[in-house]
Amino acid sequence: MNADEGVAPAVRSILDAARSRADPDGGHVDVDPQSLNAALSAAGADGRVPVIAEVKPTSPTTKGTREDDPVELAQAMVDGGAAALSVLTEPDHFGGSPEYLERVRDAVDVPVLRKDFILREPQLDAAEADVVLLIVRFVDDLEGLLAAARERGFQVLVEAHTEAEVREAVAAGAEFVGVNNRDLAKLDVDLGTFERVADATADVTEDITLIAESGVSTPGDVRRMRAAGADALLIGSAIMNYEEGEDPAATVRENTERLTTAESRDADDAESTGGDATPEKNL
Ligand SMILES: O=C(O)c1ccccc1NCC(=O)[C@H](O)[C@H](O)COP(=O)(O)O
Repeated sequence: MNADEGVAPAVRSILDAARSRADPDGGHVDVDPQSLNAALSAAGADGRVPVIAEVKPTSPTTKGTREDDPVELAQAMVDGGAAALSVLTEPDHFGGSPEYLERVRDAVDVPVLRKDFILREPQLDAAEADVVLLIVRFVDDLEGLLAAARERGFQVLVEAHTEAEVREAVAAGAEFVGVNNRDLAKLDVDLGTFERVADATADVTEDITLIAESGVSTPGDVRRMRAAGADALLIGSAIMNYEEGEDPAATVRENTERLTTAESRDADDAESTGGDATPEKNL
């Protein structure tokens, strides 16, 4: 499918920007990554929900831009129990930068995911990270780009939106697959997407680390995604959610804590929108 077909104008604009952005000219990066699976397992063993917390200054669905120091926010996320971090490096629609990511990675002791819209091999070299994201819908040669990323030392989170894309990711050799609850046509989030796609692809994801992405904002949502088979969750907006006048780092730490402890809370939590039964994890 043509990557631009049927996507929201904001997504088309993100893709146009990625196509026209100059490639980095510093040669191939050579990464010595921290294991994402080990970090997610350690969180689980410690009684925390394995959460990848996202430093997300803005987005097409967010009002305004957070100007706060990404390193302080990232440290607050780790203090709140995040197993790993995700840092947006897309500059034009998400307010990110490769420099932010490298500063964050130097400052924390958990794996850091580079969240961007990587379309071609040279774009892998914009920053060192423990994990990079590849989005099935937007990549022409998934197998080739996966291999190029691994040659540089990266672990790769392959993002899917549909059952067919999860199957494509697994066939290409993905070890980490994210199912994004955000629909690319309308940019709405629907947690039912992860539930449906995880259920329909259970035959091929047994050995995969399956990550629920987007739209998780309450402890009930966390339990719902875990009950549907999520080994880990990628959460941005709900963690970056603070008001003017609040201490950003303190609020980010509290938000992270609330979500990473969701499974140890009373299952009758009024916010719960689903059950609290967590199936066996494959981590
Ligand atoms: O977040 C957006 O507005 C967005 C719009 C268009 C394409 C992608 C977008 N988000 C990327 C992501 O996948 C999320 O940042 C990530 O999963 C966290 O989601 P959330 O917890 O809902 O902030």
